[in-house]
Amino acid sequence: MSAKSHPEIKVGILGATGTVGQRFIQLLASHPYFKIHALGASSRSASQQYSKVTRWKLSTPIPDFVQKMVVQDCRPDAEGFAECGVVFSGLDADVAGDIEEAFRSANLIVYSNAKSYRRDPLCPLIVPLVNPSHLSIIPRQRSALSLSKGYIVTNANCSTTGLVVPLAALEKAFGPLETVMVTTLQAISGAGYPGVSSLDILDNVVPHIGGEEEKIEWETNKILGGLRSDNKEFDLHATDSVKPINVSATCTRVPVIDGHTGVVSVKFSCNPPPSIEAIDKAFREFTCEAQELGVPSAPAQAIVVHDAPDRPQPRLDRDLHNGACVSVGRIRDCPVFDVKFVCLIDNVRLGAATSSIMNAEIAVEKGYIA
Ligand SMILES: NC(=O)C1=CN([C@@H]2O[C@H](COP(=O)(O)OP(=O)(O)OC[C@H]3O[C@@H](n4cnc5c(N)ncnc54)[C@H](OP(=O)(O)O)[C@@H]3O)[C@@H](O)[C@H]2O)C=CC1
Ligand SMILES: N[C@@H](CC(=O)OP(=O)(O)O)C(=O)O
Repeated sequence: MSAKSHPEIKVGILGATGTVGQRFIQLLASHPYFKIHALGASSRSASQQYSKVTRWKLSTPIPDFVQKMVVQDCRPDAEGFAECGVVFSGLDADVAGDIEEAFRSANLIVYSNAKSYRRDPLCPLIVPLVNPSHLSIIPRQRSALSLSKGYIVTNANCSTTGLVVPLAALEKAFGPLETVMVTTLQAISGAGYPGVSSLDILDNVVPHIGGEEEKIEWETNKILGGLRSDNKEFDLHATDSVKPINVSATCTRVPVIDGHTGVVSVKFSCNPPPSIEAIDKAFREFTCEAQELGVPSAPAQAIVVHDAPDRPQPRLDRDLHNGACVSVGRIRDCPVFDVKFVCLIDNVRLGAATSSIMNAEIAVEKGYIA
């Protein structure tokens, strides 16, 4: 069956009024088979019309049919959620853990952006252009929790996502990486709404984002690692023959609205390392399972390599492939490690909502969402 001929699947959105929630609505409003059915947010918004309580920040209007939808409390028994084949979560991380668990316990399927379950040994942490094979732990999660249907899948931190796509291309072509150093320049929208005060960010760079560096350093190895052969445990990029990648991150906030940039240096395990020409080719030729499956949100190109010496740039390149790809440029020799380059991701699309949606599309293809 082609992706477009799937029967309609009703979906819910938790945190529907927020930065990520608005992207979910924009992207799902025209989806070929996911149909927006229920919206949830805090008690501040619940029981009111979506358009009245949302400070909509996207340049396309709120879809007509969403404007008058009534926002629900984020409870699995609130109107509409029980009929949903999948519930997407863009919930504030402070509340996501308990709410998503309540939905899973009610046998609902949750695809989350929040950090709460990324390190859970039963939950896959999936970047759809990299490791959708990790979905195969879902039966183990269900059986461990005695659930017939419900489970939680998470996607990664937005900067981690922009980093691991090019790293996956390098590992696919040249084998395990040894060391990665990344400095990020992260957009304001990454902090949600209203986010960082204008007096803090205008004319400025803030060299600290709480908890961000640890997330990049830890999540990279879960994503680039595998599942052990019994599908019951992640190997966190550590097997008899492969060591975890040493990852060091420095994260900064910059006055950009959307688009996280990463300045990356990599050391390979193989010696001698590949040439810059071979690395450039590996990025350009990288393809992934989401593309092979032909899911609707997969970009035609997972990595766009820029030849101009002053690209990628957030304002010019974040919209490529509808924000579903990673841009890479400035690929060159590194006098300390082996290669350095710059990457760019749309933090609210591939860094958040697009990843959740693409993960769910892949799960539909694999039979984990009916
Ligand atoms: N922004 C980004 O680039 C990325 C964000 N994420 C993650 O996605 C999640 C959402 O982030 P973002 O959209 O930026 O955050 P926002 O602050 O913009 O939105 C938060 C949402 O959570 C809802 N909410 C807050 N408190 C409660 C509560 N007590 N009960 C129910 N709902 C509540 C809000 O509803 P209300 O409007 O009613 O207050 C709102 O819909 C976070 O976990 C974040 O870490 C992940 C990757 C990237
Ligand atoms: N912390 C990220 C966004 C985010 O919410 O990340 P996470 O989902 O890992 O908490 C940023 O500020 O750009």
